[in-house]
Amino acid sequence: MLFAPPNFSETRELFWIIYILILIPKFFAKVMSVRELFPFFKWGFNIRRSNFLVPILSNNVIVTGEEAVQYEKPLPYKDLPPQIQRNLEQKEYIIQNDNNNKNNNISTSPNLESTSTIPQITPESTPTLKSTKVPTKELSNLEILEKVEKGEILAYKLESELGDCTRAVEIRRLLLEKQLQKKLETLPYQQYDFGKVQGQCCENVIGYVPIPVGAAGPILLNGQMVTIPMATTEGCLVASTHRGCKAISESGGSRCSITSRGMTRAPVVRFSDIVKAAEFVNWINSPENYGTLKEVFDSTSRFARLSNIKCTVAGRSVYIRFKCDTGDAMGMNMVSKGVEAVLDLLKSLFDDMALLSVSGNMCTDKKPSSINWIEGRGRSVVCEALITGDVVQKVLKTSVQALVDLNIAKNLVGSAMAGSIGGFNAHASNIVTAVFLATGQDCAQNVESSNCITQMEACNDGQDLYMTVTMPSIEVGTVGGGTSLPAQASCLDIIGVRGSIAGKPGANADQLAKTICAAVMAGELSLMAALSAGHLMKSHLQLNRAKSPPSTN
Ligand SMILES: CC(C)(COP(=O)([O-])OP(=O)([O-])OC[C@H]1O[C@@H](n2cnc3c(N)ncnc32)[C@H](O)[C@@H]1OP(=O)([O-])[O-])[C@@H](O)C(=O)NCCC(=O)NCCSC(=O)C[C@@](C)(O)CC(=O)[O-]
Ligand SMILES: NC(=O)C1=CN([C@@H]2O[C@H](COP(=O)(O)OP(=O)(O)OC[C@H]3O[C@@H](n4cnc5c(N)ncnc54)[C@H](OP(=O)(O)O)[C@@H]3O)[C@@H](O)[C@H]2O)C=CC1
Repeated sequence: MLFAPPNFSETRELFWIIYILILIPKFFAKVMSVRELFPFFKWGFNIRRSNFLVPILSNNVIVTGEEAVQYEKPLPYKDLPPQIQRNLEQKEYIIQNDNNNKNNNISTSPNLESTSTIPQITPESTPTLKSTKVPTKELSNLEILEKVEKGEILAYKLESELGDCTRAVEIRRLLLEKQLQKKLETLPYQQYDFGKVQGQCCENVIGYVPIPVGAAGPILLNGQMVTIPMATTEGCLVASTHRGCKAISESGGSRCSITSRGMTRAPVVRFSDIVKAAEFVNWINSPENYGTLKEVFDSTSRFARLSNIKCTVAGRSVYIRFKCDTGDAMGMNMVSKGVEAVLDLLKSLFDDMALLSVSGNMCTDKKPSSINWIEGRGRSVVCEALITGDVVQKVLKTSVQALVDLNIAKNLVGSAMAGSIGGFNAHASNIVTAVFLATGQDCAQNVESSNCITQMEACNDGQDLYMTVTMPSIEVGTVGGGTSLPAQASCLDIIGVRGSIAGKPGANADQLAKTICAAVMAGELSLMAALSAGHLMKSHLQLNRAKSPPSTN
């Protein structure tokens, strides 16, 4: 068999004639090897490839020479390693998608990653699916996407199916982009450890929203300088808090104390009549029985410690408000876990008791209510400072008397006239929410955590300003929830309260609550000064409505 190419053009025709004459009998005798077709591929196509009928024995397909040259996928996907299959499919998909986009007039960013393009799966473009026995993680993204669309894989279970949180996010984004017919170009997802989110902070993850974080302060708080990280998109807020910190610190600093602590959960139970309900309340109120319930409750956690149970009756229903210390955790899971254990015991003791819900809204979690304002929830904190008259004038651009008058008219009388509950302040929620966002707190609890009364008095013959901020229900933790996410943990580090201190459970969460209260005082002072001096709108137009914001790329 000849395998060398003819060296001279005059012998070329002779070479091909001899070659074909030898090949034909071998082909019919079925003794021909694929390697014997080598001259066809190597040199034959260069001569007259479009005219050949080339039997390609591998892959069991027959194509013309023309098709053989154009055929870019030498093997079907199923015979290739999974990673190579995926790459090929992505490549094919981008080509397909680009064509579709051109047809549909949808612009495609050249910088986009393959996973950011809108899937356009059609029967023609869909590669052959492999056998269902192949583990999901070995399928390509597009194959998995197709399975999700068919309901064979649940979109929210992608993380556990794949064992790869980032890939799960990528596939979910493909799905959403296809549904919306929009690319999620500016919703980032890369360089994020979604493993820390899984089972802890969020489900159906498609990315993350970056929020700018500013640093206010430091503020002198109980003799210590503390910097306050604030995540916000409201221009002017950090500047204002920063100014308040400066005014407080230059005047000698602030003092802050915790007056009560305890997270609450109030299940609602119902009895057949009011007599049974009353018997139940009397049983709970007996100190001996309370001891038994406390033992059960406390056994559910190393840190949660029951401190109080208060029953409220409404007809034959009873709302049992449990209050407990939760160490450095905000404590909603902890308290609910302890309450469930106690309810199990109560159900076994009171046949007639029907549990309607583990939360009966007298807790009260994430809703405005008087009970948190009056009884407290989480940490009850109070903060004071004496602002010297010269600082009021120099830093805050106002006078002591103007601040005192405005505080009465706005924060006390104005809020009373509005029928406010816990809203006797100017903007406590601004600071609470910004610090909550920065430090991984449960932001919905800004509702009750922003309960605040701001009081101002002139002192030292009207020269200086004495100010207090009272916040009865700041709900914060330095462990659990979103506090372990890297960026949020880093903000806790700025305050110096990340995690917990060995042997001192609750100390870090106490310090975080105090820091928030002091920061609220700074914000109150600065905003009240701006309002009394008529500077609010001017400052917001400067810092909240920049004409041409500088962009960084
Ligand atoms: C904006 C200021 C602070 C200017 O205040 P200023 O006194 O005109 O500015 P200044 O240039 O003289 O600076 C004084 C200090 O303010 C700080 N400061 C000044 N500028 C910056 C800046 N760019 N970035 C960071 N810090 C800044 C900084 O500490 C500075 O001192 P320095 O460090 O220079 O020695 C002031 O006008 C102010 O506090 N305005 C009030 C804004 C505010 O509190 N907004 C909150 C949101 S309002 C709202 O959402 C709720 C509302 C209003 O509806 C509630 C209600 O019903 O009352
Ligand atoms: N379940 C509900 O009804 C609600 C839940 N939430 C959510 O609950 C989460 C917060 O619940 P939370 O109970 O605070 O947190 P976790 O559910 O994370 O519980 C705290 C965990 O940290 C452990 N721990 C370690 N060190 C400490 C320490 N020093 N102090 C306290 N605990 C420590 C606790 O141990 P141990 O196991 O021994 O107790 C516990 O396992 C948030 O994600 C929030 O959004 C919000 C509102 C309602």
